[in-house]
Amino acid sequence: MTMVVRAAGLDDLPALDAMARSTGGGFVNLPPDRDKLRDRLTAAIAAFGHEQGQPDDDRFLFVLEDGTAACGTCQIFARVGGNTPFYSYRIDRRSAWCAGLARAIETDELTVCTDHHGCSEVGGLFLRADARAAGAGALLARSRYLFMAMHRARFAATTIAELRGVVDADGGAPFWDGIAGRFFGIGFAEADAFNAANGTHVLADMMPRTPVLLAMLDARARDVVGVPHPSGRPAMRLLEKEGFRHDRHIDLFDGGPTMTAATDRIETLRRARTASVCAIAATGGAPVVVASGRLAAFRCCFGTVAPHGDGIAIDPAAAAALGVATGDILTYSPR
Ligand SMILES: CC(C)(COP(=O)(O)OP(=O)(O)OC[C@H]1O[C@@H](n2cnc3c(N)ncnc32)[C@H](O)[C@@H]1OP(=O)(O)O)[C@@H](O)C(=O)NCCC(=O)NCCSC(=O)CCC(=O)O
Repeated sequence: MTMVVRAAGLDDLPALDAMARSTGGGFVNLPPDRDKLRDRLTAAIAAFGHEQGQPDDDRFLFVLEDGTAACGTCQIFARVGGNTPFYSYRIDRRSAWCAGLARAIETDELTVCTDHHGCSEVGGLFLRADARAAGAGALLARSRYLFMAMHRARFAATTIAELRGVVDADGGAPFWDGIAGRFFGIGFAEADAFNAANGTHVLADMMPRTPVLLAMLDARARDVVGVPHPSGRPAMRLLEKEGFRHDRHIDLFDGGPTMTAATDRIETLRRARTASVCAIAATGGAPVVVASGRLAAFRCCFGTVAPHGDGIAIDPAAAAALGVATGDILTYSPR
């Protein structure tokens, strides 16, 4: 059965709920709470229903299915920070030459900022454990960049992704303990639950605005600045392959890296081509990630295409998975 990524609907709630409960917590975009997930699905259905062409507060939610229930999911936020500030720590380096010591003095400072206000964001990437390591994670992740290519006016000039920072086996986070925990007087697990219920901006609004010198942090906190949680390494690798880079911004609470890319430079999007289906037949052509349909009708899978007539030929399995016929328009990018 060909795996397909498609727009999520309310029927996906039980499968999403099961996935959210298996994450082990800490996934802000996939809360293990059926009511919140229903709200997210409702918001996504509304976003897929909007025809307007500007970046907006739309949150698109997709699922991957392998013929039965959904076994993976991912999201795109058209714009972050719409009606609440979107905070990060920016790492600023100051350097000075000290002639007396004949050496450069360098200090790194963390400053609370809203530099990424208005960017698009990809997130909520999750694949059921039994479906991992078979390319499905890449299909999920990359389907979003084809969706963005197909609805380009809906997205901003810069796209970000936030990776979870280092969290101990007991639910504590060394970065939280080193800074925010000292002010709020609660542990990271409690803060995480508070953020899930109230949004991260509530605590972020109360973070001290004085720059924090990295050299003043204890080593446990300093060592995890910009370091992803070990389980986030495959997601980080997928982002790096698309050209995302860690650009000096980290999460206020767990110190995890924020990755950024110029939207038009995201590899899958940059290399995307559009053509009409002229034949459905064994192509012997190039392996691609290929998508069809606008908004709620979006579908995406792996397949092969080859030039044919005024357009392309696509292999029958991919054509069936996408539900396309000759004359339909496809967007595809090299696999
Ligand atoms: C993220 C996914 C969906 C990725 O799926 P898979 O694990 O099947 O992917 P994969 O094909 O096995 O691996 C993807 C790439 O990472 C490489 N890779 C695997 N393990 C690695 C490791 N420990 N260190 C470095 N690279 C590693 C693989 O070789 C491959 O690269 P090559 O192709 O070069 O060989 C999954 O791991 C998952 O559900 N993880 C748990 C949830 C999670 O952490 N989600 C990310 C949250 S962060 C988020 O959502 C924002 C980011 C985003 O939305 O994109």
